[in-house]
Amino acid sequence: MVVIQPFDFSRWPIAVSDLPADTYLVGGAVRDALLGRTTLYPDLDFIVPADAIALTKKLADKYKAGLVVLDRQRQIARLVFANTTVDIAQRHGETLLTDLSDRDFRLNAIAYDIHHHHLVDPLGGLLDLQRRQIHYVAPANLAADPLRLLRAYRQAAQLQFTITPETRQVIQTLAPQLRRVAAERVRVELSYLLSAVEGAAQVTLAFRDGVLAVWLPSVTEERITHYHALESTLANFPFPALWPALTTSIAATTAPGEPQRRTLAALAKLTCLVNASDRQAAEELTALTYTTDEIRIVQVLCRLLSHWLVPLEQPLNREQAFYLFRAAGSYFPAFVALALSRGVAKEHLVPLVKAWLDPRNPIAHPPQLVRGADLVEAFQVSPGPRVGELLRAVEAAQARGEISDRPQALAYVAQLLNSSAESRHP
Ligand SMILES: Nc1ccn([C@@H]2O[C@H](COP(=O)(O)OP(=O)(O)OP(=O)(O)O)[C@@H](O)[C@H]2O)c(=O)n1
Repeated sequence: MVVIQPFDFSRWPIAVSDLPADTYLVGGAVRDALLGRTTLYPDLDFIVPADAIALTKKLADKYKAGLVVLDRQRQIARLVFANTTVDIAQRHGETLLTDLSDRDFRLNAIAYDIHHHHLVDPLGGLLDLQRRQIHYVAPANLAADPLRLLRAYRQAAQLQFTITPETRQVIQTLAPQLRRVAAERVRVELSYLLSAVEGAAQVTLAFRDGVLAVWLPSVTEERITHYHALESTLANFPFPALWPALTTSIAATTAPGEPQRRTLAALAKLTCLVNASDRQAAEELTALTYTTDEIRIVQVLCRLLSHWLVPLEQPLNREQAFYLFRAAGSYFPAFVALALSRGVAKEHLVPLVKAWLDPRNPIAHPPQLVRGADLVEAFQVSPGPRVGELLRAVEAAQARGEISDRPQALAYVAQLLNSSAESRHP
């Protein structure tokens, strides 16, 4: 038994006195507290001796929290607060050992007695924390829930730990079993892995150990090299003004209801791992249950990479820049990161970045000069493909810098219509 300084309860959404004797905090919250990794609002997992669901209901009423019964039979329920969740599970056996022995890794199988401030560590989790290593509780536990294979690399990336050779060996044998795991669970772990700031080394090992192949069949050593390059570009990103767009959560629009982790930077990293063809990338991401918006963003990035890396070997001319901005839209910062990581010269990107940062720049943020309905009304063109052709011609003239406002655009269309009438009736 290891007696330690009491954990800091000040940010817990429930009072310790609300929990019965023999309640233990377990899992990531214990691990992170012991590592001194402070999270503003940690998710908490408690094990109580009895009546977990009744207790959770009582606490939900008291704290006006949401209540989700996760497993009625095994008595596990969740309190949902604005910033955090609290899971309360009933102990399986006479002692804590049964619960701890069912867990994934030894460092996650340490329990903290919240009333007496001591640790229960029957599996050697503390030693693993000291050695900064991830080691299975038992090989069978990895087979029982193969998502744990991916969790090993995700946690190693987040904690900057290593996975022990014995554990990697078991993972390599079990890797094909990841097929059995629900795609949503895989996607959540993968998103966490891709959001790690220095995760490339673990992404590489996950690939080499066969853990990525099941769900991301297009990953190759070359794509892993791209991933490394992107990670180091992001770590030394030369355009700080673009940084917020890359790192601000886009979950609100792309994955409503799912917390954090969804950033443009993480989607750029994902772009390195999926198939370079936007159609095949979409198939892979659909299987992983990414949202339509996220898939669209990755597809845009795939297309930008395949169309623009070669032209960017030279500085772009005005017309090229116009079409690059049109194709990139608000994902331009992610393209800049990807382009730099693929060796595009910074000098070729600087003028583009400056233009993009100026909301009044007519090349990066061109106004729409006329709409289809304007043409139908002004020139009595009937709605149909001809209107689309005229709009594209207007846009091309705008791209070349020949026109820049509505009167000029209308005059340009009039001229086009006249010359085509003349060519029909010379
Ligand atoms: N597939 C899983 C998921 C979770 N756990 C156990 O449940 C705990 C809580 O799980 P979770 O909250 O998903 O992960 P954390 O370890 O808390 O890590 P993080 O906060 O980084 O997600 C883990 O520590 C681990 O003991 C497990 O054994 N197998």
